[in-house]
Amino acid sequence: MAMIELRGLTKKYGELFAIREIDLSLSAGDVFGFIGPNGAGKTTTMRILATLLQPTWGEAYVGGKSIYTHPKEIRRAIGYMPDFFNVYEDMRVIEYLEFFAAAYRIRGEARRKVCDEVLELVDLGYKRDALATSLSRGMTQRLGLARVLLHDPQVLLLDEPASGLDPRARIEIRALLKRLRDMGKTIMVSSHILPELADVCNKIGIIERGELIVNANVADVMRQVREQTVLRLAVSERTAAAATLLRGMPIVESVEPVTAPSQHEELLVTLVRGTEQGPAAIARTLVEAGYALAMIKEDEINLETAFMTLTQGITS
Ligand SMILES: Nc1ncnc2c1ncn2[C@@H]1O[C@H](COP(=O)(O)OP(=O)(O)OP(=O)(O)O)[C@@H](O)[C@H]1O
Repeated sequence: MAMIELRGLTKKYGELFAIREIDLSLSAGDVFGFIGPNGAGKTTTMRILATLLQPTWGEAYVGGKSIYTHPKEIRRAIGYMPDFFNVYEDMRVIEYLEFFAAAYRIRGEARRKVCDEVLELVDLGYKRDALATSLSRGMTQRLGLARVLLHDPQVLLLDEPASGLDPRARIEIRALLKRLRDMGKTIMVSSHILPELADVCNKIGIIERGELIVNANVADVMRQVREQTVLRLAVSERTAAAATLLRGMPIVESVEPVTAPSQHEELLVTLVRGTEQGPAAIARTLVEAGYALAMIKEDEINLETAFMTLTQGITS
């Protein structure tokens, strides 16, 4: 049975499609990375699943239960962490958790026990008596995660848990996601950057302007691209024209512009399978056409490269 199932899920605001005809099926234990730029529709999808927002049309099920007919059961089965939440002033970390545990009707000794357990799980045991408002952003995110774990939900909806965090805090969140994955939870986690989720997820969906344009198993994607040669190159100017030139070569399957960390635009050039002497032919073509080749190398195929080559111009 699917733990999360969406069929034709659509939400309109006036004429704007916040999400459009989304189909998705996640099984128990799946970790689904929901990738898309700001405003793509990630929050809308999660809020519908969390039964906080009604779709315009379409179906959504959690654990086989429909959001239309069983919202209460769904709320018990999920832990939803929104992209922004506040902690109350003058409340200690442990009091904050006890407050929410009480809201879930967890009482007495069981409440104390579960609060301590989730605090340990997110590595915040040592902040038990600190004021919640005194925590760093990374710690606050972990406290938010602790809060949605109190009632031991099987499904977690986590809206950009790593956004605004420094690199170290991002790594901690990733480690925590892995721990939750190993506990067998079904997780939908959003981000606007793919590499952030690449090694945690077994499924990836890319959403743009409300449409799920990629929905794939990470293992399948890696298998498909492993046999391909992908070159990363840079010319000192006229990158767009160079891309057009390369696209016209029979040995070239696709050319994708990417912005490098140095802010220079680079090109990812995927060669037709079985091409020999490919890099040399590419370099020669560019140089003969008068381009100054600043860099050319074989790209190591990581998940980001894999998706870039597979989506070939669908993503903007
Ligand atoms: N209450 C609303 N009224 C009108 N438009 C809305 C409303 N809520 C969301 N939208 C629009 O729906 C689209 C999808 O928004 P959504 O918040 O789901 O995106 P997102 O992918 O979660 O983005 P972010 O990464 O910024 O959180 C956006 O164009 C947004 O402006």
